[in-house]
Amino acid sequence: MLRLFGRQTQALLIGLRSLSTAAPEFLGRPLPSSVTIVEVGPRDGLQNEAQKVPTDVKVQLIDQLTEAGLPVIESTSFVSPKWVPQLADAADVLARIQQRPGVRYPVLAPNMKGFENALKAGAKEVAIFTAASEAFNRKNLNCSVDDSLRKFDDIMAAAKQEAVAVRGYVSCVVGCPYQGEVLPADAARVAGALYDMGCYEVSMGDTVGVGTPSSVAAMFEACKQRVPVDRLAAHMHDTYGQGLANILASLQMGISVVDSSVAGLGGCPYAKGATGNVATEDVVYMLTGFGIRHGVDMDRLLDASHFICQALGKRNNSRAADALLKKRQSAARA
Ligand SMILES: CC(C)(COP(=O)([O-])OP(=O)([O-])OC[C@H]1O[C@@H](n2cnc3c(N)ncnc32)[C@H](O)[C@@H]1OP(=O)([O-])[O-])[C@@H](O)C(=O)NCCC(=O)NCCSC(=O)C[C@@](C)(O)CC(=O)[O-]
Repeated sequence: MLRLFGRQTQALLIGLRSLSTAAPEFLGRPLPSSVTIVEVGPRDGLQNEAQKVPTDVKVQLIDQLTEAGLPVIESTSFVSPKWVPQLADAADVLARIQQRPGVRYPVLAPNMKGFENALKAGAKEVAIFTAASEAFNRKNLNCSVDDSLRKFDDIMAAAKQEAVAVRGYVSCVVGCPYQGEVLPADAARVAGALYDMGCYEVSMGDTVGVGTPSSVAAMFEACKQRVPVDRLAAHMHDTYGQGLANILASLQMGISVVDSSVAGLGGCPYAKGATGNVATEDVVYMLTGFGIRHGVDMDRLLDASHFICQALGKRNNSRAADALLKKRQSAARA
């Protein structure tokens, strides 16, 4: 059954590919020929779950995402369990997943305590995070943006010594649930600060999903003045249904790293009402349509997507997964 469906998915995706030209472009503007997808579902998705998700489920999810060919899987967070109890099992998760050579499994670390715990648990890569909005940063990290940047100095120094790669996140890059509109210059200032301190990549987060292709393009235009475009990533939540459109706008701006979450899991505990990231399945479907290389096996990704929705008792927030899983069911019945 799986095989039959596999061939059908393959045929559908090959059909999509044949619609695209050799060098990916859209309306005469070039698109990147390959995109790195950073899967954030196990961290960004599960940090926001109301129910307690068993460690076994988290480990199985990450292993299935590895099987699906995701090159980067953000696996958990070494934050205070008082602030984010859902990820209190971070060390266990990291110890138990099957890490495949060549795949990266970054974890979030907000401060030295988190960094040291991550290191003890065997993390090879961490992500630090701050915001373009003062109000949001105080809720999320309990300090001002500049204080958070100062606190990262210690992490950067220790990471250099331990040869640990550090990714940076900027939240609320176009809008903030507490402050409203965020100026492109503010997002660019913080992105530049993270890049200057040594982050190998800076992921720009539309935390509450209020951005549109127009505001996202303006934000990246400003960021490109401070950070090389190949060091910027798009992290788009889908609260207002703009996630995929915002990613297309980002690709047109030259961005070639996209964060996404299997089954569109997630939200942010400090941004009430925000929904999950744009779904990985929807991103894979769109990239395939453009003929952009991504290295993800859609069939295996659907296995992971189906698994986590069943485990959480949730409907699938990916439109592509929903449609393809329905086809899978029909194929099984036929
Ligand atoms: C940064 C703090 C810790 C400051 O929180 P604080 O309360 O100001 O910290 P503190 O230094 O005063 O410590 C308070 C207690 O927490 C402990 N503690 C302190 N640090 C740690 C740690 N790392 N691991 C474990 N324990 C820790 C510390 O030991 C102490 O314990 P006590 O003495 O009371 O028993 C807190 O604000 C925190 O953990 N915040 C994390 C919030 C978070 O995880 N938010 C979600 C992730 S960001 C996000 O989702 C956005 C993103 C990245 O996806 C992009 C986007 O979409 O925008």
